[in-house]
Amino acid sequence: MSAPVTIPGTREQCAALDAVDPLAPFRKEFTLPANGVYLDGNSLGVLPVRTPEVVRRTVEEEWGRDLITSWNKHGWTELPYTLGDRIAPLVGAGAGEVVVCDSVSVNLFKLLTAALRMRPGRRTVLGERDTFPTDLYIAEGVTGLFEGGSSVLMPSVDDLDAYLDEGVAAVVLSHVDYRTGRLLDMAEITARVHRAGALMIWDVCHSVGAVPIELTACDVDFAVGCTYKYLNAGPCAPAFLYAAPRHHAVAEQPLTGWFGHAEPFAFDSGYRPAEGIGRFLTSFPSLLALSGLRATLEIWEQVDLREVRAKSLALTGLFIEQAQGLDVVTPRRPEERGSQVAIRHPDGFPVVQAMIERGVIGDFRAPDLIRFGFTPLYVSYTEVWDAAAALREVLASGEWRAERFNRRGAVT
Ligand SMILES: Cc1ncc(COP(=O)(O)O)c(C=O)c1O
Ligand SMILES: Nc1c(O)cccc1C(=O)C[C@H](N)C(=O)O
Repeated sequence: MSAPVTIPGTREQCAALDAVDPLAPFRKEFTLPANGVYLDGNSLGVLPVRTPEVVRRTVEEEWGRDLITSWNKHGWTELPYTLGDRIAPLVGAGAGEVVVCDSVSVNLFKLLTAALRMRPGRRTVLGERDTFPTDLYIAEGVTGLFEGGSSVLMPSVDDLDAYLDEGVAAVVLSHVDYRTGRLLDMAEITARVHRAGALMIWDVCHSVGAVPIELTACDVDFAVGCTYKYLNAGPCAPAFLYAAPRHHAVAEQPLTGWFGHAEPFAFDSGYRPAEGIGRFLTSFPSLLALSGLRATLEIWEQVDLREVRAKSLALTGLFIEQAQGLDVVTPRRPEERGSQVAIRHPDGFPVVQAMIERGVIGDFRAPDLIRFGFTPLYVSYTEVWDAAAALREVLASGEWRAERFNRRGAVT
């Protein structure tokens, strides 16, 4: 059950909530736009103030000065594990259950292949048709490698029971949907998938750092997540993966690179997987990118995720209230939504551009969704109030119809 949430009804009430917000002190930890409000932390998190100095130390003092001795002297060798252990509390996992490496897509490739190998009599991977496409593309790629393999797309997770037959080896779902912001019941769905004899893989990209996650308590088999959204580790920062300890000895991932070997520096000719979570590594992740993650995790160690969740629900609730009359596709029930609000509008793209010109940065997802992400560590109630007012004004004035708002770049 979620804690009761107070939704402010006036700008004054927003200011009063900001004044007593237990997360307000974190705002100074982040580099925020001077004139505007950033509501896109669900796509790319902002720069923590401390990150440039941490990265500078890695570059100048570790790489530049201590050179190759840094592998031991500065614990480089251990970073995929130590950083994984620091992410673990954010996803309800224990030490030695999370490792930082590669991208979400690559990690999903490794885990899905391992899952299919663990269910030899079954050859189907199930996913939602409208989930973040890379997950579906990877499922297609992996199942294509197995004789009789197929990736099956359900119209929606609501159809799960109809699709969960004895051919299903694994189900891949996003904990929070990247478009609608719908939050799924991880415990209930995982249990249902297990009852059907399949393995459950969660993509927590849009929930980690925004919603408390309980991978162990929910009995999840595997999970993948990214660090550059709510965690603020930096553009294209390394991803992480979780594997339940019961699978460590049996899961065989296919990208058997030297860092997944039991003894990488024995330089054996044959592959022997490491015991434990280490077997999911392939190569060593970019050291410079790891230092961005190292920096931001120092902040996360001070954060109470229950406070994050309570404020997130209040911010999204406030925005939904203030967007009355618009086609909000995000669930209104608090227990069913993550930390973003999406609004369907046929001219969503120029509307988002007009908002950006006013200093409110959200984004657009084809074909017709306007998306705003609410990151409780650095977004205030007053900013959300003002952003909703700006949206109403942009729509009422029709200013988005100006020709300049229709020029598209490669990334929207
Ligand atoms: C739900 C989800 N899964 C996967 C990805 C892609 O991850 P990567 O680029 O690390 O492969 C993203 C975002 O980019 C995402 O939102
Ligand atoms: N990872 C991204 C990238 O490398 C380029 C552009 C966008 C992204 C994103 O993360 C998009 C994001 N997953 C989304 O929810 O739309």
